[in-house]
Amino acid sequence: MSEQSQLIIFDTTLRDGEQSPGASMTREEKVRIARALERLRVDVIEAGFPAASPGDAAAVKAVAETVRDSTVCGLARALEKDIDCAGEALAGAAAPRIHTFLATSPIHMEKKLRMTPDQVVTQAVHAVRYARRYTDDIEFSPEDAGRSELDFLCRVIEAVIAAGARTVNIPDTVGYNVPEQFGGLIGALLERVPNADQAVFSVHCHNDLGLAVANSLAAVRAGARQVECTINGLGERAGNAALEEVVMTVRTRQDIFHCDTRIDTTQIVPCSRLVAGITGFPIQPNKAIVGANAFAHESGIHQDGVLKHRETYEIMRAEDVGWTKNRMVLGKLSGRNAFRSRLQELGVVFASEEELNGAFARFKEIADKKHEIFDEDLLALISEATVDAANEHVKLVSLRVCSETGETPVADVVLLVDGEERPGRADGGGPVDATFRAIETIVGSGTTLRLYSVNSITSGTDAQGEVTVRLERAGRIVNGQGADTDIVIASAKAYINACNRLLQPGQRANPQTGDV
Ligand SMILES: CC(=O)SCCNC(=O)CCNC(=O)[C@H](O)C(C)(C)COP(=O)(O)OP(=O)(O)OC[C@H]1O[C@@H](n2cnc3c(N)ncnc32)[C@H](O)[C@@H]1OP(=O)(O)O
Ligand SMILES: CC(C)C(=O)C(=O)O
Ligand SMILES: [Mg+2]
Repeated sequence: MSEQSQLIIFDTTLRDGEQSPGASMTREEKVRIARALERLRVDVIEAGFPAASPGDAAAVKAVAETVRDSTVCGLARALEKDIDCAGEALAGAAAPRIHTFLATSPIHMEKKLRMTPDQVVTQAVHAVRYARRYTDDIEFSPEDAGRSELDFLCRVIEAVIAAGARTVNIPDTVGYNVPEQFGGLIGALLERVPNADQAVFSVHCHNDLGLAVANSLAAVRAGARQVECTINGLGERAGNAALEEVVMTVRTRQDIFHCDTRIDTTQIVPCSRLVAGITGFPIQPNKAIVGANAFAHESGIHQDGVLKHRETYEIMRAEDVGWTKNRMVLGKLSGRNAFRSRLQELGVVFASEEELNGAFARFKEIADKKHEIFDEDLLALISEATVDAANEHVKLVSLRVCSETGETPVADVVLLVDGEERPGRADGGGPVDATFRAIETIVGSGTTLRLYSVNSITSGTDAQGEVTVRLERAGRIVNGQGADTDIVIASAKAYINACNRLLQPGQRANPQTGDV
């Protein structure tokens, strides 16, 4: 692929994705996702905003020291102190990039930054020059470019390129643009900025009007060579452009886009599952590419067509994006090798034998309760077995719930709290409510339940239920997940998982979206 025909994929799941309220990740979770992104072969991984907190700086550092085949990027305001934080966090990266930004729209300059346009140009140029002490790979974003005045935008961009920015990223920060307009903006910038040929033009679109992917693709048609996107379209407010949709559109419609990416598309579904599991943002069944129904056919005429000739109703092959078929059936008689190999195919690589053994023990427990273990079950148990295992202060020992018609449900729970067994009992509006109250009699977290969702991981009455709870305490939001064939037990595990996260103040990477 020539440089011109390669579309650079810049993944910001770990930075903008983490800005979704409730999607905050620990350092270990960021490293796991970064490894999956590296296997996906994304060109650039934006790992976080190091100046945001010591936790996020540590997470960016850990990602920088782990990833070898992708560029690792850190975001920084156009301030020396933010750039220093990013530069230090990225010191161990094989290929570090500093991404600095400053808003250029009249509303942001006047009302938020309280700066004049001249001051903005000066500060943007200074930030780019200053960042070059750490790396030559500097990206600059004129924030809210989608609502900026074209002449001023051209002026800022020309100045930052002259100062050494190698990538200029045009964000539609508030998702206000429509495709024709946004493509037109990119075309105009490429034509009017005199030194445009000395930088890669990139786009970063938000989905407030559901147009993030369409706007990004319109920009590619107009000459943008990098797209910033996130797995499952995660991101601030309504999210960012979904990586899987951008990548599969350019791959499927090369007749239109005349470019391609380096992405190993078979890693898309495993990566999507991993991000959904860690963040607790489930994937809607009808989501393009990665939704459970994306390649499912139920109506007779479609089934008939697909059986006769697949392309009658399918424009992509499910296996090309990582959906697997004809796989080995895993059950209670399966061994460690089949387990490890199936997980490898799903993109999960164990860091140690100990991690493998923990997950395998949990697999056997589920296999005793369930006839067939599906990929989704495996991914759920991996999230459970590896996430925060070292930091579990509270563990579920036993749970008994009495629920009968006309009676108030009562839950008896025993928890292991820092090594000591403690019982709790409560009644409630339903079995789950009683269980949560019983847990609260022991942990006394004083939180408010903000979200409770149950998903059946696979079909059938012996399917595992995957529960996500979101708890809030004094402005801090955390997610917890739990999976079990019994949904009340899954709910208890999810609640306890969230409590464990609340109990570790220093753990979360991003204080804006999670713990302090
Ligand atoms: C469009 C985007 O996605 S931008 C990225 C958004 N992500 C985040 O904000 C997450 C991380 N943020 C944080 O942790 C915090 O906001 C911090 C650490 C960056 C700053 O915290 P604080 O110092 O307490 O400032 P606070 O958040 O209250 O306000 C932001 C300040 O940065 C200024 N600012 C905003 N953008 C920029 C910029 N690109 N360059 C320089 N200054 C900026 C604001 O004008 C404001 O300045 P003021 O305090 O003089 O009014
Ligand atoms: C920091 C920038 C690129 C951003 O996230 C936005 O403008 O949406
Ligand atoms: Mg953004």
